[in-house]
Amino acid sequence: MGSKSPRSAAAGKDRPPSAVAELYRYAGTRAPLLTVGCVLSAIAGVMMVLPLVFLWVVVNEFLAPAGGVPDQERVLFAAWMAFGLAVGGFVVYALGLMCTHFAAFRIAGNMRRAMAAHLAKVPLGYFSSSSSGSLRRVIDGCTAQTEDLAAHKLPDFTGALLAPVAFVAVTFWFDWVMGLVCLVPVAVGFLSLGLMLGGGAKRDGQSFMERYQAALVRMSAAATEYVRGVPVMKMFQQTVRSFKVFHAAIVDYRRMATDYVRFCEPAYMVQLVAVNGTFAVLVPAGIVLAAGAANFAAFLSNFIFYVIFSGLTSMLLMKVMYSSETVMMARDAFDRAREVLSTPVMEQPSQAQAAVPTAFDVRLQAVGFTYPGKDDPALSDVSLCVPEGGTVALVGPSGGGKSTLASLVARFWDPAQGTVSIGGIDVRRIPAADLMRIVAFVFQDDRLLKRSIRENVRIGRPQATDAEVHAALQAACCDDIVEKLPQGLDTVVGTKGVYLSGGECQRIALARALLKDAPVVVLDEATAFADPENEAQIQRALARLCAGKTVLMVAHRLSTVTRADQICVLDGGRVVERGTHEGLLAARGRYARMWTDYNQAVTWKIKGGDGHVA
Ligand SMILES: Nc1ncnc2c1ncn2[C@@H]1O[C@H](COP(=O)(O)OP(=O)(O)OP(=O)(O)O)[C@@H](O)[C@H]1O
Repeated sequence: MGSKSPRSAAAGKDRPPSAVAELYRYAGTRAPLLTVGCVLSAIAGVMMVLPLVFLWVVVNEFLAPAGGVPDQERVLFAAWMAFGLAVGGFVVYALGLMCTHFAAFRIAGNMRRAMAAHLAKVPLGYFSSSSSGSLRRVIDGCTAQTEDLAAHKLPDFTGALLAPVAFVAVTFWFDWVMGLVCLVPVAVGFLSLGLMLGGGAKRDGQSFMERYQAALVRMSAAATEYVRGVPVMKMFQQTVRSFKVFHAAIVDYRRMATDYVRFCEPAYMVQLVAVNGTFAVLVPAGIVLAAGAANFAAFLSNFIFYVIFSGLTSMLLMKVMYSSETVMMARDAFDRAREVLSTPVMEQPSQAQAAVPTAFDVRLQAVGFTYPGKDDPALSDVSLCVPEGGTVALVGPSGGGKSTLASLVARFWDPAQGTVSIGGIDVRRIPAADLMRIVAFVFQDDRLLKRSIRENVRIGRPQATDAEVHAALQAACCDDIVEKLPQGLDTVVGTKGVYLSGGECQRIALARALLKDAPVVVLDEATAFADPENEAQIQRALARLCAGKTVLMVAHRLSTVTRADQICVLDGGRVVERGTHEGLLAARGRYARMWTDYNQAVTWKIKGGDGHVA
């Protein structure tokens, strides 16, 4: 995620909308269901208070009957009313929850859809810079947090807020002094809640919640990276070291969680003691008031009512308390979603600007590029031309900018300075679908999806016939791979023990690129992971893929670039040398030195049995 977040904006003038406003926005056409659900929940809240009033009527009829003896009819009526209202309250509450659940599912769905749609428009390079673990946490985990707020806590909150209003009305109606006494713990409870939520102070509940959630996201990203790296780390006996990063994220999370609990502890304690300690105020007040009561029986029945009622208060306050925590979590979730949604998108050309190239030479003119969040440019003032049907190779030390340059051709990023064009048309003017059709990009570790081999290859051209898929696989030297698979082309990769080696995956990926038959081919160290057995076949497949195409290739193995029309040596983001293999060797410069080093490296061999290398 980028460093500038809407959360920081929240601290400034343009505060983001509240969590509830966001819920309504994402609910779309189901927004009215949220209101209906909350109204029903509020009605249910009141309906659940009223049975107590009727219970009081029953108790009162026995303790202080108006006519000397309890009125049976009045008792039965009150009992039925209490029962009916209690059951009715539950039914209305369930209906309300049904409405809010319908809205909550739509909200979570709309959030996920909005983020997925936005991510489809961001530069492809964004995904190499962002951890998939933290993205997954935002898209999956955070939306689930809003579901809880919309489905449960918001209606509970409305109900729990309205019920105390009914409670206050009822308490003052019976005996205002006792009513006031009962309200003292309620007031203390709300006050402690207010303290916990804070009023914009640095150490307020929301800022803690943000940091707590950030620690959770970091832990999720570290866990994903850790699991992914397990085989490599085990191979190199680095298990403990690799676990350190994950461990640090866990410790960080533990620290945040402990800090958060410590911060909330006093407020929670006051809150819990207040809401559960109504008796501590009510009983002494009752004793004092009983002494001066004109009608002791009536006072006693009122007192019993308040004793029952105060239990309900604690339940309602607990609901409000849990709602407030969910509001903080949802607010944080919306902030994170906003952060994903604020990632700059790759601008698409308007209809008037759009153009599709008919020639396929690739040209970079005075290109400069700096990765988001970095200070040093990855490329500075780079100009080069790959003529149509020609091959240009990019070589140079690690971190020189080769992959970055290659990625600009397929618009993984847009350059900050200069232009990248195909057939004389700036790639920014080529509609995304056309650009993807024109350029085939082969990475060093092309991934296969967990689908059949046939489907994996067909991604190159979805409308291709079976015969064309077969031909592409044949051209990519994949016959031996398909033959050994249990269901041939229909074998699903990655399941039931069907795994392919790196070189085999690369050949299937090349079949995909061959099927695409794009006029411009970008190869980013396409033979990097090839073992000797696969290398010859990959080279043959590459030769077929590149025949007659405009090729820009990134290579570490200098033996693969000797026949390129031009070789560019990139160092520190600049082209420091360019020419043909022979020309550069004759110049005795940087490339010539790299060539000598390379040849020394590949001719190293084990000397006899003493383990020396020569
Ligand atoms: N996704 C990224 N986000 C931020 N910086 C990046 C990213 N990818 C590369 N860089 C930085 O840009 C510079 C150029 O990297 P690049 O991968 O283009 O070099 P390279 O010549 O292809 O290296 P190698 O041969 O090791 O693959 C390096 O300093 C690298 O750290």
